[in-house]
Amino acid sequence: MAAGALHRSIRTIQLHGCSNDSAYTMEYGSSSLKLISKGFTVDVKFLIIDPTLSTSHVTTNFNQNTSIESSLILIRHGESMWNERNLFTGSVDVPLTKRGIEEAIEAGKRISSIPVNMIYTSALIRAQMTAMLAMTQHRQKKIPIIMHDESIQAKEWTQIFSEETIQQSIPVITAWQLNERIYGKLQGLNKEETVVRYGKEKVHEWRRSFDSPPPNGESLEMCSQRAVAFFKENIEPQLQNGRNIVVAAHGNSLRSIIMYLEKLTSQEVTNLELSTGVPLLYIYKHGGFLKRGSPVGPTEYGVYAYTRIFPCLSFSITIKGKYD
Ligand SMILES: O=C(O)[C@@H](CO)OP(=O)(O)O
Repeated sequence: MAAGALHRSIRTIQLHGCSNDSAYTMEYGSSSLKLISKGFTVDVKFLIIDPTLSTSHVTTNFNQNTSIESSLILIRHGESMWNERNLFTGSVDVPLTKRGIEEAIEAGKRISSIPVNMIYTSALIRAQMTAMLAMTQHRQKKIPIIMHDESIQAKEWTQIFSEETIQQSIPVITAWQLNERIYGKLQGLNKEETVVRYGKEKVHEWRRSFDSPPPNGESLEMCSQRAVAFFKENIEPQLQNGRNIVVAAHGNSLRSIIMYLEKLTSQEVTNLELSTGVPLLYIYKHGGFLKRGSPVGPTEYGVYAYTRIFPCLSFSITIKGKYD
């Protein structure tokens, strides 16, 4: 029988499949799968084998009452046109460079095998471009669609009237709370020239300290108040429900979220640097976050969510009995 073929008889349903087969509708998280075909729905718990997961495989036994696991992927946007020119950017809405576009596509390849249920981006184009370009590489082949709920009209105008099409899409939520921290009067200034003018120490304090805001701008602490509050109120409940989430955002909004995830102190977070376009993978389990993947290199912070080989999701179940 071909992988993914669905065989039914009057009293028996046999399912054999592999996750890259699309013979029937499948919704899968990190540890469960919902098969939807005409007349019946089957929930299956499964074993997912991802060779890049450094320690244990993500395992859920069908008969065990285990807690939910889900994936959280954080991506700092690819190189922007002001990153390239070494300008303080903050809230200024600057697009990606060609290199940034390539980084976003590479990020997409690295996460192409990790199922994604929802995407969150900031309201800024560099994060949105990154998320969308990354998703062009995804094996799930679902379409990321921005949810416009800024007004009643916007909601109405963007409605989708096909359940099947909805199933084939990934909702993308944009949130200003995930924006880069406001750099105030530094926005548009060259970073090197700012060091010459204000001194290395002062500029480092503005850029990396937890609680010293740049002139008229937000400190990391202020940025964290909105970014982490949004994360706790909106993203964490999705993870608790077993949904796999991608967050495409910015150096400092992500630093503040990582500080929360990894319980870093205000001193530890000063050393946290994020590269453009490198995805970071966390597994949410038992209410905590575990870093996964392999380090990209000695200078790279965090984890490298590169799944070279498509994780082999295999299952074989037989259900006996009548179904409608
Ligand atoms: O300019 C900015 O908005 C940020 C991120 O690019 O810079 P920094 O790394 O100095 O916080």
